[in-house]
Amino acid sequence: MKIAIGSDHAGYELKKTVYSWLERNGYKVNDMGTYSDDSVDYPDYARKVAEAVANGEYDQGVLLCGSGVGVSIVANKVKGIRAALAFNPEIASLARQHNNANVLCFPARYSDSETIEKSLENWFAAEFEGGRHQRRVAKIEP
Ligand SMILES: O=C(CO)[C@H](O)[C@H](O)[C@H](O)COP(=O)(O)O
Repeated sequence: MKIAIGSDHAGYELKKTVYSWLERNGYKVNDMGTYSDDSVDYPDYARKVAEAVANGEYDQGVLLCGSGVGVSIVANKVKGIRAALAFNPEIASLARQHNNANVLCFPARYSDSETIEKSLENWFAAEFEGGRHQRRVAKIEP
């Protein structure tokens, strides 16, 4: 499975945790930036990752910024993207089970490596439950 990841400066350090967890677990990862903790604008990176997932180049995306809110807002403006803010591992499971999220967003300034790794594990292990959730997901984008 091919995964695109991205962050702003606030998410840069924990993006390394995301990258190495994905590699260790057999995913093909493309880090679309940013590549240092110099101040940048989160929309530039969130849009790049979201568009790469929406156009089918990548199967899923992972984004980080300070609160996770900025990247979530941007990613959800891209047609076909269902981005979820995973502020704990349980929410990461639900993001797959109920929402079939294709981009997971992390609040880097309010999270840690352990939480992020467990969240990734849950998101990839969970399955979309379909049924009533399929009906609701279908209503997100007519
Ligand atoms: O977009 C955000 C808030 O929704 C992110 O948390 C950014 O990382 C944050 O705004 C960056 O803040 P900074 O003061 O420029 O480091």
